[in-house]
Amino acid sequence: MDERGPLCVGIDPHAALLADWGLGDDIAGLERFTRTVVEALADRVAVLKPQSAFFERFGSRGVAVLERAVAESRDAGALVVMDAKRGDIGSTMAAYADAYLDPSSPLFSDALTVSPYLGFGSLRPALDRARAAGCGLFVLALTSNPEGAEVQHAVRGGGRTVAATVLRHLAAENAGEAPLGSFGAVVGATLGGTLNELGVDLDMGGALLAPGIGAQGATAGDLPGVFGPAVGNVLPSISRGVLRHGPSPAALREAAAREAGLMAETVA
Ligand SMILES: O=C(O)c1cc(=O)[nH]c(=O)n1[C@@H]1O[C@H](COP(=O)(O)O)[C@@H](O)[C@H]1O
Repeated sequence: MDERGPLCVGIDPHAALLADWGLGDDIAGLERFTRTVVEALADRVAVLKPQSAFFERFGSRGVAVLERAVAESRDAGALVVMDAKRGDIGSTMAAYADAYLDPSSPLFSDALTVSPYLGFGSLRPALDRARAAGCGLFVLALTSNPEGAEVQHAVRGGGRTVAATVLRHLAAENAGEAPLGSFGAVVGATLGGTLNELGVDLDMGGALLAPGIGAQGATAGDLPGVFGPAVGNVLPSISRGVLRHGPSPAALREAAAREAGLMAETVA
């Protein structure tokens, strides 16, 4: 982020975007779309975040496109956050961690999005494997979608919200690491100024992945109001807001540079 600017661009090959780019909603379209984004951006944006679902829907050939995108993005110097939002228990969680956080796996990524809503402790195999491999996790805390509130804002016995509990667990995992530990949180940029009421401490020693900018309505200007003093640890994330400028690689680069500039002004 220091070298390339604080921006994560999501690789989300929606059917509607494939159509806008003049591509078929098929494996050839997926491949062309993904290669265009990687070739245009992987040598300049800090982080690329492929959304696994858009590749999985094409079966094994879609996953093969995802594997190549991860490897080529990392080779070009971008960090890759695999957005697969995995969450399960025990040995199953361990198998997910092996898929994304074991350096010998074809989908090995710099970080993985995971869901703590089977209990934070269910993430232990992923926390351990990430630590061993020198990569990280982004744990869903306060998601950008309005439906998340019924779980994440719920108040537990003792008065702490569920989201605040997740962030406290993350603070414990990051303890002693400087300047930031490997375990970040996902906190939507769409949340407005509600965080104080939820009793959450965003200063938990990890990066804050902030989706919701662009298509979901948030802007760079919203970040200081949402994140307050923690804004310097925010990694803002945009998918459609950049991708809609394709298929021209130059236009994608321009859009990413514009967004990275706006983010740098607000999160600096
Ligand atoms: O983990 C995520 O990245 C994520 C968490 C969240 O709370 N909200 C959210 O929108 N996302 C992802 O971020 C991307 C947002 O895409 P755009 O709305 O097109 O920018 C999608 O891939 C979502 O799955």
